[in-house]
Amino acid sequence: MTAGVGVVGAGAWGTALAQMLASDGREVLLWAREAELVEEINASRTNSLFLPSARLAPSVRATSDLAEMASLPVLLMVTPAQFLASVLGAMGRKSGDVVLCSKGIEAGTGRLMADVARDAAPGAQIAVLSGPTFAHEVAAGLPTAVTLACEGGEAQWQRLSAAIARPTFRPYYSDDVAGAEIGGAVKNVLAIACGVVDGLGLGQNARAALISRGFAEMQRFGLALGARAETLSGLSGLGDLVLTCSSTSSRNFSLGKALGEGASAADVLGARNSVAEGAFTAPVLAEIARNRDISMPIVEAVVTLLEGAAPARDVVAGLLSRPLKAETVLV
Ligand SMILES: NC(=O)c1ccc[n+]([C@@H]2O[C@H](COP(=O)([O-])OP(=O)(O)OC[C@H]3O[C@@H](n4cnc5c(N)ncnc54)[C@H](O)[C@@H]3O)[C@@H](O)[C@H]2O)c1
Ligand SMILES: O=P(O)(O)OC[C@H](O)CO
Repeated sequence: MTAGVGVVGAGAWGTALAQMLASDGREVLLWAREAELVEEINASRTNSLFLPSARLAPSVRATSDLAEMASLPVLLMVTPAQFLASVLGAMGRKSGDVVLCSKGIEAGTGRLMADVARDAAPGAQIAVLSGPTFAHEVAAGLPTAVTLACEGGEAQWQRLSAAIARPTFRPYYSDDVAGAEIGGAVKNVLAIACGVVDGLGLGQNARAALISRGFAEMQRFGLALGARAETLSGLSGLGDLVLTCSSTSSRNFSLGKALGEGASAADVLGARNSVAEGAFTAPVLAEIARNRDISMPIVEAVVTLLEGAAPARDVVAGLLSRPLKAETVLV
């Protein structure tokens, strides 16, 4: 079999993307870290570890051999953000397209995924695929639209849109790589905050207020780091923020809900095999914002809750007692 597109990471999102790409019979190679998962996918067409609802097309083939992925012309990187550097570095990718599908900021370094990829695969051309995309819906073939931000501009877009678009999976072109990344990373943290509001039973008004004021934080942070406003208000920013802040299908939202109900982050995360990226992004995002003097009180509140430093009700009371101010994004 000769696949043109490879998907690296067989969690829920990598599996859903592989299924979507294979839905018209095109061959897709899917790298899984877990040997037993490679066997299961190839034998049973299922992924019981990370996406049990999906049944995979025959043209998806799984492999545990990273070297087999390295030479494919288009690679979708779908590891959790904290493992992008190690997996891409181990692959030894020298050229071709690398499409980043993880949403997060690297703890310890503060690097966005594109910076990680440029260091781990110099010579590759980077793109970011991000937007409102619950994996189980994409795997089921439900209509979905994403931002596909290409650092190689329109020439790369022509290549990648031909490889990635399908009748129910619709990418929109952008060349704002940083903007597409920042929306996806920040919304995960804000989704935790919205889950807390749900867990505390604070109502729909409070949730809408958090989405709006959280979006102001996303814009403040994004604009300071060079993102464009139109990207932040598009699919990869506001679109994904609304999705993730509205449903317990989101792992970040459901983590927040559990925190609001009194659970500890360590207990909730320890009982899962899936990733809630916001828990890793929140501290590093808050640190970058502090260092750059960018006000992000909701993000700071999430960090406090994840640390277990104060009860959820006290953290919310702290947010509500901040001085009254103008409804502006920039301060
Ligand atoms: N699930 C979704 O709906 C969805 C949608 C869009 C984007 N994303 C993003 O995709 C990325 C992957 O999330 P997911 O939902 O596919 O994962 P998941 O939570 O379903 O699965 C966890 C993944 O982590 C991998 N993993 C664990 N330890 C690892 C290690 N040491 N090195 C490398 N990989 C390791 C596992 O192999 C597995 O692929 C995240 O950044 C997430 O934000 C997810
Ligand atoms: O389940 P979450 O919170 O990781 O969100 C999944 C996707 O990022 C939604 O677009």
